[in-house]
Amino acid sequence: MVLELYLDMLSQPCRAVYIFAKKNNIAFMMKNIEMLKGQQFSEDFNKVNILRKVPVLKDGDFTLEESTAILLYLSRKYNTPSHWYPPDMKKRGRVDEFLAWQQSTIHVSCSKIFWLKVVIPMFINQQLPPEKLHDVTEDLTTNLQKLEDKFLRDQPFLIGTEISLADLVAIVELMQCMGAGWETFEGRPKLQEWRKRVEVFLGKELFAEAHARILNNQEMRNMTIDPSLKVQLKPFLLKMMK
Ligand SMILES: N[C@@H](CCC(=O)N[C@@H](CS)C(=O)NCC(=O)O)C(=O)O
Repeated sequence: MVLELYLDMLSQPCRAVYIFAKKNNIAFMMKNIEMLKGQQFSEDFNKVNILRKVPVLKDGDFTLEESTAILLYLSRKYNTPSHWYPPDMKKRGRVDEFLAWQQSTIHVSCSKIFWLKVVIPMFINQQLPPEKLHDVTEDLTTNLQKLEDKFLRDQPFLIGTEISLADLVAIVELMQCMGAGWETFEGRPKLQEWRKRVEVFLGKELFAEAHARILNNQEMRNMTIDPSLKVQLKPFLLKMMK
């Protein structure tokens, strides 16, 4: 039975899973879940994942959520090249450290900036308090600095000389901020060089394909949002704006 991946390419964890599967020639059936159409709330998707989040992997009767768990599952099941998740205990420890760290730092900052600058204006016709955006961009700047100082340092990749899951998970996050019009790499030459190395390794074509929707989001911004979805999400979005 072919592996199924439930993904929305607007989501950074989904892109990490997509790129990893493609780069490693893992055969899968793509199940598109369009969050902006509210498809994560559908009855069908609820049967797959009661958490109503993407990405989700379905391997026969086994269902797995959380992108980092999915990436690790795929790396083990398909015995992907060891640089992704090195067997050396200390290097592996570093990858684990990064995967844990990013969830509460860059993932949060990059998601917030995208929601505030792109998604919320599509749903709510209300001015964003400038101090809110200021706080989020301040956190983002702090987290980018930590990413450089603690993980990248003067190395080619986040945990050393070879690319790992840490780099993949990081790059899709930073591209999310670019999708929100935030010049993530400006004034950060080290990070800029790292981005080029990661992009070249992953393959420029695959990288561009995976990021096409997030970077060329004019079509998305012009989308008509279902009025009932607007009503459903309004309380959550107003809370995010506070
Ligand atoms: N920690 C999870 C994050 C999953 C997540 O928050 N997914 C978002 C997209 S990035 C989602 O499905 N949102 C739909 C919603 O909240 O309604 C992972 O790494 O997979």
